[in-house]
Amino acid sequence: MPLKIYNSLTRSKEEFTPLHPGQVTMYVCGPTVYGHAHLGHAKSYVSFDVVLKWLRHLGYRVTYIQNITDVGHLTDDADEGEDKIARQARREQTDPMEIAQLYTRSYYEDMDRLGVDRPNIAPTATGHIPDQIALIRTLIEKGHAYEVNGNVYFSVESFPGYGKLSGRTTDDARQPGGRVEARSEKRHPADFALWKKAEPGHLMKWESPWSEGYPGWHAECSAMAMKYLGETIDIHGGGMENKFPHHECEIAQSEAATGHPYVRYWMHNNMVTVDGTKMGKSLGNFINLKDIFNEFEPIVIRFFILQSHYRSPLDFSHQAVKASQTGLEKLRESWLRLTASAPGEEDIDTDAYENRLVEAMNDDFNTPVALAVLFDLSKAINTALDSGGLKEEARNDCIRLFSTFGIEVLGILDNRPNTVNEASTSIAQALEGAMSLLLDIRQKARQSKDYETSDLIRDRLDEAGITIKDTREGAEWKLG
Ligand SMILES: Nc1ncnc2c1ncn2[C@@H]1O[C@H](COP(=O)(O)OP(=O)(O)OP(=O)(O)O)[C@@H](O)[C@H]1O
Ligand SMILES: [Zn+2]
Repeated sequence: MPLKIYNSLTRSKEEFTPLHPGQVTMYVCGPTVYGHAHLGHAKSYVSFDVVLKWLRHLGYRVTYIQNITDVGHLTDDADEGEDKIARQARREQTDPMEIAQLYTRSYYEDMDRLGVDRPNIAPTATGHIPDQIALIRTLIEKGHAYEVNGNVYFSVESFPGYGKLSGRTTDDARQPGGRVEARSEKRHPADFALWKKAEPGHLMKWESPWSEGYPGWHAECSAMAMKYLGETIDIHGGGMENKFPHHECEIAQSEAATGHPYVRYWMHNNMVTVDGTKMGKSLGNFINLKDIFNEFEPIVIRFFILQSHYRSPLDFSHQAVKASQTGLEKLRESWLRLTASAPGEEDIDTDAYENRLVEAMNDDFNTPVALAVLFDLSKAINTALDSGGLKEEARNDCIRLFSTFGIEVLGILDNRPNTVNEASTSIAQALEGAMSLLLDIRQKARQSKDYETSDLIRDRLDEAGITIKDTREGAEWKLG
C-alpha cells in the first residue's frame, strides 16, 4: 500500500506523490517565541517529526523548513492588538530581540529532549523582512493589495480562491474572530494586513516603501516557504486552529503573487486540550514542557503524544501520562529482553508484523496503530523467550523491527545508556531475587538429601548461563 496523506484542502486521504520524484519539500509553521513551549507545541512538532522520519525512511530526500515567528504575530487575529513578542518584552522589561532569542533557545532545548529532529533551515521572520517586502510589492503591482495610510492590505475579493481551505466565504469572514471590525480603512472587512505602520513607541520596525513598520504575521510563512522551497511546496503543516485565518491567508497571498498552486498537501494536527479546552499560551491553561519533564521523561511524553493520531484531539491529564509510562515500560522491557536473549527454537512470523507496521504508517501516519502492533510483537517475543528463546533469524528480524519503528521512525525507544542502565538495574534486581530463592530451595533440597533436585537446579541454571559455586559461606552464583 502506498503512502496516503489526509489533505485538509480536499478533505480526503490522497496517495502521496511529490512534485519532484524522490524529493519532498515540507514546511511547518514554527512557534511564536514569547514563552516556553508547552504540551500543545509538543504534539504539533512531534507529529510532524514522525512525518519527516517516515518520509526519510521511505527514501525521500526531505528538505524541511520550520520558521521562528519573532515579529508580527498580534494578540488578536483581526490585525489588532499588540505584538506578542513586544508585549512579553514589556512584561519582562527587556528588548523584544532578547525575548525572541531566549525562547527560541528554550524551544530547541525542549524539542531536542523530545527527540525532534531539527529542521534543515529555521528562518526567522525578522531575518526575512526584504523577502516579505518583495512579496507585498508584487501583490500591489498585480492588483491584489492596496495601501492606506502606510498600511497595506490584501484584497480578498481579488482572489476567488479565498476560503478554499477553511470553507469560509468572504461574507463569513466579514467580522474575523466574531468581532465587529474597528478599522474602517479596509475595503472589505475580511481583507488582512500585509504591512502595518508602526505606532509611536513601537520597537520592532523597518523601512519599507509604505511606512516605517512591520509585516503582518501571514506574510512571513509565504515569503520564507517560497524562498527556500519554491513556488509550489509538497507538504505544509501546522495546527488546525491555524487553517483560518493564517493558512487561508498564506494561500491567498502566495497564489495571487505567483499564479501557481502553493501547497499540494495541507496537513493539520489536532489540539492538546485540558478538560476539552485547547491548551494555549494566550489561554493561560498551558503546561510547560520543562515542568512536565521534571515529572516524566521526555520520551514518555513523546510516547503519550503518539498513542493518539495526529488528527485526533489529545486530552491531557497526569493519569493519562502515567498510563503511557507504564505502557512504555513494557515495551522497553521486551526490547531489552530481546537484545539480551540467547538463541532458541521459537519462531515468529515477522513479515506479518512488518506489513502491519508499514501499512499503519502509510495510512496517514497512523502511529496509535503502529504502536499497537509493536505491543503485539512484544507479547509474541515475551512468549517466545519464556519458552526458551527465538530462532536466530526471527530474533534478528525482531531487533530490526524494533530498531526501525521503535527507535528510528517513532523515536519511543532509545539506545541511550541511561535508559538501558535503568532497565538493566530493574532486571538485575529481579534476577537477584529469583536467584536467592532458587539457592534457598537448592540448599533445603541438599539438607534433606534430595540430591536429584539440587543437581537439577544447578544443571538447569548452568544451561541458562548461570554458574553455581559452593563455598564455605554458602552457594554463590555468577553469569557465565
Ligand atoms: N494546544 C495545542 N495543541 C496542538 N497544537 C498546538 C496547540 N497550541 C499550539 N499548537 C501549535 O503549535 C504551533 C505554534 O503555535 P504558537 O506558537 O502560535 O502557540 P500558541 O500556544 O497557540 O500561542 P497562542 O496561545 O498565543 O495562540 C502552531 O502550529 C499551533 O497550531
Ligand atoms: Zn505559518
